[in-house]
Amino acid sequence: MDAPTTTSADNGTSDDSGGGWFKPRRKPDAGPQQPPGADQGQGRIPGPGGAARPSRPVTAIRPVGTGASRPQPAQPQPAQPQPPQAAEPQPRRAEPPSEAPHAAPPHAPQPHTAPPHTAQQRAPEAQAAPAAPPAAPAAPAAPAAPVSPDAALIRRTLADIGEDAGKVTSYFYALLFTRHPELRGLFPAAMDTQRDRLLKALLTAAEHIDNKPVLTEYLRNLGRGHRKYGTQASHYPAVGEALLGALARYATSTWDGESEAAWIRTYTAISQIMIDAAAENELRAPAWWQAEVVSHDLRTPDIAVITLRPDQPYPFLAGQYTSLETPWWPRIWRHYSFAGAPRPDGLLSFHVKAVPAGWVSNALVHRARPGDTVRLGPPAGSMTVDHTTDSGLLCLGGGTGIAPIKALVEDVAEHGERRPVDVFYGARTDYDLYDIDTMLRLQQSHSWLSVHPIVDGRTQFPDAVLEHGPWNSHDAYLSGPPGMIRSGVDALRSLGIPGDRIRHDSLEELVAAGD
Ligand SMILES: NC(=O)C1=CN([C@@H]2O[C@H](COP(=O)(O)OP(=O)(O)OC[C@H]3O[C@@H](n4cnc5c(N)ncnc54)[C@H](O)[C@@H]3O)[C@@H](O)[C@H]2O)C=CC1
Repeated sequence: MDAPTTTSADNGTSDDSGGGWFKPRRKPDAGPQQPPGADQGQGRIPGPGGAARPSRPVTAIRPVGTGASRPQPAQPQPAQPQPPQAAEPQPRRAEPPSEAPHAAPPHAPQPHTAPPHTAQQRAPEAQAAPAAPPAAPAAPAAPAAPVSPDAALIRRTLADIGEDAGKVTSYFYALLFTRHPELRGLFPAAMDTQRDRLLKALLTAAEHIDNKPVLTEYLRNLGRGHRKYGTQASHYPAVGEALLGALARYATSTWDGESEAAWIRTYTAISQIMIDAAAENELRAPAWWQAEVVSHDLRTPDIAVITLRPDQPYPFLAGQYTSLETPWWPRIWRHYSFAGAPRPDGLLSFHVKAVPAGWVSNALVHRARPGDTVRLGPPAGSMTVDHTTDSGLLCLGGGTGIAPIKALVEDVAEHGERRPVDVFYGARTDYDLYDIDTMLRLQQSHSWLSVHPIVDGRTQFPDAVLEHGPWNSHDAYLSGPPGMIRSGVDALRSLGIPGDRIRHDSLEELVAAGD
């Protein structure tokens, strides 16, 4: 989820009976038409018997949204200015899993379906990144794994909500903003695209609560990434209240005390991981970086290579990406990959393509000029080079997806390694190979590098890789449109390259980036 959420922890006052911050209501909510308003139940801090053992003080929360006599909640008001209606289709690729009003985390997964991350090809999160890049959730739990009682109850609730997911989302935000109007400012002015990201991420995390290793890393990344929105630990109880209120109102067939207790325990555990990760990260990295545009190179009418100078050191790894907010669309963040390995002068480059109705991308391509200032979130992503092996690298970059591939090449060059690197650079026309000169210069400088420009035509990218090879001893990296990644993965798997040697950014991110 990319929207600001909240936080939690035990203040030491709780008893053993509860499961989290919430004290279960006496009975389930009534009908879905009841508006939120007055509190129900008393907020409590989790006791020693709770699922989570919060390590920091937390504000007590109270489940809301279940009282039949409450006034109708005010719907979140889209603030001004109103951005274009269409969502941003193609920022960097991802963000998130993304990029529409990006209040949802880059990796906002789809609830009720797949686990937080479908791209099983991701490598473990890079350990060396000082700023703790948000990792994409990796492989899901084994299908045959036993389901815990809480997970079973969570899934029962989700199944009960079923088709009402949209209503749950609306009601969740109505509750949140009605009861906590001070949180509205943390979200983008226009909530149309963004509004379900926070809830989706929460529901998906809850659904996969049994998959602890993957979920923990996912949530830690979310917690760190939420710092740039201004999320505080004290916000989490408010989100928890709204979550329970919305679930109780729409899971009418199954909601009971057991369900509520399970959700309280689960949300407590989820939020505690996020809070702790944010607190740890706060000790060593800023919540965001200011960065000045120092050059703006319009390579085609809609593609710009933009170079930024961050106001303080920005540690990252080649192959990672960041989130970026412009001054023209506050609180709307988009993901872009670093288009080069870290450089001694600390400058950061990005390739941005302006897409129709893309708020951030159009601002960056057509409005940004040297001297303008943007904000950057922390680095994220694990599509990084494994320098512990000398395997060859097979890299597929489609369109502006060539940006992180160029970074990977520079990374290999800087390590002085002589491992073979093959880059397939796909584009729709010759004209769209906007960075081919750079790639060919790199090829001239490095004998181990082969660059294969592939223009759509006789051979379709990424199938062109099948005409070369063999690749079965290579590590593969893919970057580009989601459809290209999917077909590229299929092609590489058909060649016998195992999934754990195929790396790409989360498809959820890529899809969200196209919102
Ligand atoms: N700017 C950045 O830093 C990054 C951008 N991206 C993503 O890369 C994409 C780049 O978009 P464009 O430059 O407009 O690329 P594009 O749409 O022009 O496509 C680039 C290449 O991929 C192929 N391709 C596109 N869709 C395909 C599909 N469904 N199946 C097989 N091949 C397909 C095309 O034929 C072409 O050869 C965006 O989705 C962007 O979000 C990814 C990583 C970094």
